Amino acid sequence: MEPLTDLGFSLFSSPTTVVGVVVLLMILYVVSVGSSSSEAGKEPPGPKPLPLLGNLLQLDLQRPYKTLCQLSKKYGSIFTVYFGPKKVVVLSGYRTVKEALVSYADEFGEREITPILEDINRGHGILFSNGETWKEMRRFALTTLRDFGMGKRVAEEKILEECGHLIQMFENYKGEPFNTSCPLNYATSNIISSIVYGSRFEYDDPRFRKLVSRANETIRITGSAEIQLYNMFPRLVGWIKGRQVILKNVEMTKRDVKDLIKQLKETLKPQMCRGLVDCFLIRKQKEEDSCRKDTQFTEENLIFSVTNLFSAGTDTTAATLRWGLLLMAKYPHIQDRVQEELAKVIGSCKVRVEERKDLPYTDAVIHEIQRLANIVPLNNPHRTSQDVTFQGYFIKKGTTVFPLLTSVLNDESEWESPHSFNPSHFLNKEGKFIKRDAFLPFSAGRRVCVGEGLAKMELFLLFTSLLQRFRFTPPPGVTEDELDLTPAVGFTVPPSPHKLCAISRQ
Ligand code: HEM
Repeated sequence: MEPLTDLGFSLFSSPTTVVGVVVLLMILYVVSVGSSSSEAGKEPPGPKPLPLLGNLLQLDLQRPYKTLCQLSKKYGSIFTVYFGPKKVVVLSGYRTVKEALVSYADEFGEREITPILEDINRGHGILFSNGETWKEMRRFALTTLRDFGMGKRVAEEKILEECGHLIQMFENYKGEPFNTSCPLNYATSNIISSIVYGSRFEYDDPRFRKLVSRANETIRITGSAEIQLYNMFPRLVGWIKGRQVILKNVEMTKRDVKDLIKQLKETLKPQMCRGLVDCFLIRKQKEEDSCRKDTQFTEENLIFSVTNLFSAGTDTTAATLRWGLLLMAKYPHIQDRVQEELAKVIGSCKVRVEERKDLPYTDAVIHEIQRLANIVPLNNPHRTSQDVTFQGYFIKKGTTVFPLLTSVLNDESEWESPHSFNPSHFLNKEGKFIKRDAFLPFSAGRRVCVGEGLAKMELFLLFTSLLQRFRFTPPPGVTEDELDLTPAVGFTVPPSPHKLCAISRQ
C-alpha cells in the first residue's frame, strides 16, 4: 500500500484541493452508493464501503486481483467492491465466471470503458468499443484473421519465418545473460504485423522499436496505481503523469500507424489483399461507393483496430513466452523432459503444428505455463448491458463487472495444485494430454479473445523451436531457487525484470 500513501500525499497536499476533493467525492458517493439499495432484489454482498473512498483503503492498487481473491474467500463467488465511488461486481471461480460469460452472454457481454480506455480509444476499434462498432469490427477482424491463415499453413509459415529471426537474435547473445523482453516482443509483434500490414519489420527499424516500446509502456502504466486512481476520480486527477505519458504514446502511435496505412493506400491493388489493412481499405471504398451512411469502415476504426490488434497481440503472447522460458530455467527437470520429447518426436527438423498431438508432455507444459502465468488476471473489464438477476443477486444495467480470470486459473476446486507449476494438470495417468474446463486464459463468451487461435499457434511453434535450439539457465551465480516468480505490475502481467542465458544446443 506504500505507493498509494505516497500518491495520497502529493494529491492532497493543498488545503483547497482537500476541500474540493471531499466535496466532489461526497457528490459522487451520494450518486453511486445512494442508489445501491434496490427494490428489484438483493445485491451482491461485500465489504462495507467508506463514504467517498469506497473500499479504496483495502485495495492493493498495484495488484488489485490479489485483494479481490482474498475478498472472494469471505464474500463468495459474487460480491461488490467500491473502487472509490465506482461500484464493481466481481465474479470469482470457474463456475460463476463461465456461467456469467457464456449462459448470460447478453447481459455480461459488454465492455466497460474506463476513463483511461476512453482516453486511449474513444470507443473505436475492437477492444474498447460496444454496439455496432464492436460488432462490425470484431466480425471483420475474425474473418480477416481466418482468411490470413489463423490455424492454417500460411500463418504457420509466417510464424516459423519469425522463429528463424528470433533464434538468430538469441544466438547473438552467445550464451551471455540477457533480458528476454525485447526479442520476444519483437517476434510476436512481427507476426501480428505481417498479418495486419502484410509484411514484417526489421528488428533494428527505429519506428518498429518505438511502436513496440510505446505499446508495452502503455499497457504497464494502464495497470498502475495512479491510473486506477484516475479511473476512480477522472475529473480530479486527470493531470497525473501516467495519463500524460499514455496520451502522448497514443498520439505518436496514431501518427505512425496513419503513416504506415498511407504507404499501403498508395500501393493498394484491389485484387490483392496483402494484409488486414488492405482488406479494410477495399471494404471502406466499397461502402463509400454504395453511399452507406452508417458505415463502421472509417479511418478512426481502422487505426484503432490495427493498434488494438498490435498491442493485444504483442504483449500477451510475449509475456507468456517470457514466463515459459523463466519457468524452464527454474525447473530444469521439466525442461529436460520437454527436450527429451522433442528430440524423440521431431529430432532436429522444423516443428509443425500437426505434431502437437504427438507431443503430449510439451503441450501440457505450454498449457501449464499459460495457467500459472495468468497474464490477464483481472480480465478486461465488462459491464452489464441490462438489469440482470444472476445467482439470486440483482445487478443493475451499466454496472462494471470483473470476471476475475485469476480466480478461474487458480480455482482450488478445479486444480489439484493451483499454486505450483505442475504440468500433470493437463495429463492423464497414461501421459496423454487432457483438456481442462477451467483453462480460460483467453476468457470466454461473446468477448473471448479474438486472437486465441493465433496465440496458441505462436506459443506452440515459438516455445518448441526455442527449446529445440537452446538450453535456458539462470545467469552464472544465480541459483534456480533464486529466480523470482513475482509478477510485474501492469494491466497484463509479465514476470518481473530478469535475465536468462540461452545456451546453444547445436
Ligand atoms: C497468450 C496470448 C493472449 C491472451 C492470454 C489473451 C487474452 C485475452 C483476454 C483475457 C481478453 C479479454 C476477453 C474478455 O473481455 O472477456 C482478450 C481480448 C482480446 N484479444 Fe487477446 N489474448 C492473447 C493474444 C491475442 C492476440 C495474438 C491477439 C491478436 C490477434 C489478441 C487480440 C484480442 C482482441 C482484439 C481482444 C478484444 C476482443 C473483444 O473485446 O471483442 N489477443 N484477450
